[in-house]
Amino acid sequence: MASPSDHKATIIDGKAIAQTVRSEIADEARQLLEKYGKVPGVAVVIVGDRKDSQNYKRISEAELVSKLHELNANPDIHGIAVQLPLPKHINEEKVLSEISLERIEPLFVPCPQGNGCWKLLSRSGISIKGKNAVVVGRSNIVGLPVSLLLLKADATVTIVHSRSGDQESTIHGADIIIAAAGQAMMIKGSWIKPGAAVIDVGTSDVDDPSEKSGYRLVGDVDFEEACKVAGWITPVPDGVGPMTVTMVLMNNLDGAKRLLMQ
Ligand SMILES: NC(=O)C1=CN([C@@H]2O[C@H](COP(=O)(O)OP(=O)(O)OC[C@H]3O[C@@H](n4cnc5c(N)ncnc54)[C@H](OP(=O)(O)O)[C@@H]3O)[C@@H](O)[C@H]2O)C=CC1
Ligand SMILES: Nc1nc(=O)c2c([nH]1)NC[C@@H]1CN(c3ccc(C(=O)N[C@@H](CCC(=O)O)C(=O)O)cc3)C=[N+]21
Repeated sequence: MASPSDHKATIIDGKAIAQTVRSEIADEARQLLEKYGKVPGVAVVIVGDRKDSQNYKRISEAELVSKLHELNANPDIHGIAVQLPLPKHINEEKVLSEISLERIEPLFVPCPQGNGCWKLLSRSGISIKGKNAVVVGRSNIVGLPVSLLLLKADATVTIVHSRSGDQESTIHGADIIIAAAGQAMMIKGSWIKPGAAVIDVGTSDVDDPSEKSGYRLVGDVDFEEACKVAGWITPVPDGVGPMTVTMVLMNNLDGAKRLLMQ
């Protein structure tokens, strides 16, 4: 029998799964073009640059709102995604409420981050029904919607957040772990139940002088350690990220179809 240290988790190739889904989306977009002469258009609104916040022109809340109104009125835009978090001087809730309801869909209904996680599980043949799922994080864009999606898929869901006591033992009870805390490599191999499915949503930059850029992207899970214990795991990069972007495109396609067929 193989010793535990020989174990290697199945790597869920988010990039490959995303590519398959993207080609399905492209086919549908071509059909829309033939039928209506239009392709789905999505606007991604990014305010500032978190890496170098000194260098961007400071945009006021009013300027951002007027930009969103412009996009709401643009007939070629079927979805608007505002990257969060916004700078502190801008009220997030107020700004998001200014996006027209039909157009906010690609980002929030149904949640691309959650849907991406769900699709990665289902396309990897991992069943959710009756499983213990632990979601780490409770934000409006990831933790909370992912939890609801898993609940709808009949998992028993526990949410771990920054005030939770004994995170390690709660996480150790999980058959499915969705890590979305934004804390570089906080989940260690020993926290993972052998055979569990690990979906790592977190993306943090950590300094790495051996990289050309000087940094590298890591998830919330200690990938090396986790590979020795988990049954399945998504890497960072090439795991959840490409799927999130794909789900934004898919939701936008659905939104475009609805708007064009009206
Ligand atoms: N790959 C992808 O496609 C995507 C990646 N992301 C990434 O996912 C991460 C999370 O994003 P987002 O939800 O927007 O982030 P937020 O900062 O809005 O939320 C983080 C959540 O994690 C919780 N948390 C923070 N630290 C800990 C800790 N030590 N233990 C347990 N829980 C903790 C917070 O708890 P509390 O509520 O108590 O503060 C909060 O609920 C980020 O790294 C982000 O970049 C996000 C979207 C898509
Ligand atoms: N309203 C909102 N929705 C979001 O979904 C949202 C957000 N705000 N704010 C920022 C975070 C972060 N996030 C990522 C999406 C894709 C990758 C991604 O595709 N990453 C590539 C690697 C990219 C690289 O190498 O730099 C990968 O994982 O393979 C990463 C991070 C979405 N977020």
